[in-house]
Amino acid sequence: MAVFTPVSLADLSAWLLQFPLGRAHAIKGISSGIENSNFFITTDAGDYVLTIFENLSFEQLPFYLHLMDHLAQRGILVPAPVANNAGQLVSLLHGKPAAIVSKLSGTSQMEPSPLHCGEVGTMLAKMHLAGQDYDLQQDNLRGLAWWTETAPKVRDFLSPEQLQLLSSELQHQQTYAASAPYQTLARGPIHADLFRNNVMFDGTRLTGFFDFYFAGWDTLIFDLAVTINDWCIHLESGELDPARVSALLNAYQQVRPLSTEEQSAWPTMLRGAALRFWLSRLFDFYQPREAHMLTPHDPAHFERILRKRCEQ
Ligand SMILES: Nc1ncnc2c1ncn2[C@@H]1O[C@H](COP(=O)(O)OP(=O)(O)O)[C@@H](O)[C@H]1O
Ligand SMILES: N[C@@H](CCOP(=O)(O)O)C(=O)O
Repeated sequence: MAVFTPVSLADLSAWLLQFPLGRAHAIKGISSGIENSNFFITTDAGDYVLTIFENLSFEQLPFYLHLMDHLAQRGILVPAPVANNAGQLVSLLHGKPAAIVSKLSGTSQMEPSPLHCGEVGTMLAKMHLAGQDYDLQQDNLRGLAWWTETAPKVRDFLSPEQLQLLSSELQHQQTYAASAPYQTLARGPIHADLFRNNVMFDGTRLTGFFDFYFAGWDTLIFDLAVTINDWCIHLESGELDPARVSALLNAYQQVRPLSTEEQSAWPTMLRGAALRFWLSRLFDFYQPREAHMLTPHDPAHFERILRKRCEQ
């Protein structure tokens, strides 16, 4: 759990004067995030979520906030950013960029059934289509370039077997990314972190995708692989659950059928999606940032998933 930058009700009250939301009544730190400082806030105008960005710069933020705005306008269920009185979606709080977005109803479904997975597949495909005419460009900042740059920073902490896995998988992903078939894959703005904890449900009704702060342009099939590697697995073993995989993939393809190239890329994408989170978890585990409350995610989970996807 993490709140990296504390904000008091007095701090919020002063800062909120620039928003058309009336007075601040309450602020409560949210402990479950690991990237940013998040708070539920209550104002005269209702309940919202305040995020202080710990790693992203002022220049990078319009990409994410305008993307959420763009998707919301096209009927995709995502939080809507609130502009301040000057029309800005981002402004400084305690010297860091901060934004307010609408609060989604519901809770995260941490034990999804095929029904939940079908809902996610449908909304993900609709989101991929709705993103096609988004005109801001930013690479996936946790893509292959980041994997390549981060691997040397965690090497010293790994066993010989782990080092071998990391090196060979990185090599496999680099070779594939340099190949002709890779260039044909459909691209667009992707969520890139669509885990169970980043989707809200009310019963089996999906109420929204959130936490877009890893979004960037990348292959759509990579986004699907990230999603399946979390939603459709048995968490203890990392094994894929065929019923949930079919539900999510079928629902996705009802809206956006996969191309032949995407189908061929699938095993490599599942491996790349596992590598991405193994690396970020290793990095957070061995190079932790300061936080007032922090529980790092377990890197062994994605190491296990990567090994399983390589065996398959
Ligand atoms: N727009 C939102 N509506 C409702 N709850 C939200 C919203 N944004 C964040 N939350 C809550 O805050 C928690 C942490 O947010 P998250 O974006 O995952 O943090 P981080 O980016 O730091 O990992 C979520 O698990 C969720 O409970
Ligand atoms: N989903 C990632 C971590 C990113 O944290 P989030 O709370 O912003 O989703 C992981 O599980 O490693």
